[in-house]
Amino acid sequence: MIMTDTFYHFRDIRVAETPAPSPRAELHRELGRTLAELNEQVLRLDASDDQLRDYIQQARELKAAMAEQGQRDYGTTLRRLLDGEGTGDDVTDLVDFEILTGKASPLSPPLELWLEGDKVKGRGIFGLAFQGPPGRLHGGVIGLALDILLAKTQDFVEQIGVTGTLKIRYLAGTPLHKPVEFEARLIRMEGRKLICEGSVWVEGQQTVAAEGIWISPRGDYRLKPEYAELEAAIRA
Ligand SMILES: CCCCCCCCCCCCCCCC(=O)SCCNC(=O)CCNC(=O)[C@H](O)C(C)(C)COP(=O)(O)OP(=O)(O)OC[C@H]1O[C@@H](n2cnc3c(N)ncnc32)[C@H](O)[C@@H]1OP(=O)(O)O
Repeated sequence: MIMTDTFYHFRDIRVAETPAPSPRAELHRELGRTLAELNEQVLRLDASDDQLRDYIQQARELKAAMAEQGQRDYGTTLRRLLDGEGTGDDVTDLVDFEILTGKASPLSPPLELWLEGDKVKGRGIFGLAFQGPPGRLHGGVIGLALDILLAKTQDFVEQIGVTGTLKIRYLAGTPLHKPVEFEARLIRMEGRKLICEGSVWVEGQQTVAAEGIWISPRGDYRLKPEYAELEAAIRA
């Protein structure tokens, strides 16, 4: 993370290099985690009709109580970060609610991400909520995870773009409830196109291979100066 004394810029947010969470952010994470556990519990819950009615009532009361509190504004946080005027809490606020990886999102396993050498790496244990075939992770969820991983290879480069093409080859089933390892790396850059590849592993066996093309809407991709040594790895 590159920062000034006080401020953060959106382009300088790297995976796993975010500021320490505030006590309030920790509470949001705990709430998200608890709701994720609740979600797992709801799936195929074996309860009587009366118990289910009682749970519905309790859930409605919780939702109504939260609705009274209002929502924090995502747009303002993002604007401050895009202007290079974001606080540490703004950074946490942005990444903690991201899809699948956000530690405060009830929809995250969570998928943990980090940079290692020329790779973006990830690990997550996926529960029943993410099931496709019985006992296996849904292929679309794997696609989402790979989209996230491959997109994060943009941490190594100038420019940020959108997914243009994502090709996925499913080699074997990916089980639920076991650690799933993800990897992504840059292959090459061609002007506004960034070509990258990814893979998914469980207990040393590769279950998925992916290739992606990201397109920068503005300028050409190039390595950030601090990652210049990746040039050799990209060309290899
Ligand atoms: C941006 C700043 C944000 C700041 C604020 C941040 C807010 C926080 C952001 C979080 C971000 C999370 C992102 C999550 C990942 C998504 O989920 S992204 C959503 C899914 N993807 C999309 O919606 C993309 C939809 N498609 C498009 O918008 C446009 O088609 C594209 C991809 C921008 C390309 O349009 P274009 O710029 O007009 O491209 P064009 O000039 O036709 O082609 C340029 C080159 O790219 C190639 N190309 C074009 N399309 C494709 C394609 N689909 N596949 C392969 N190659 C292609 C062309 O062949 C051409 O190649 P060359 O001829 O130069 O060799």
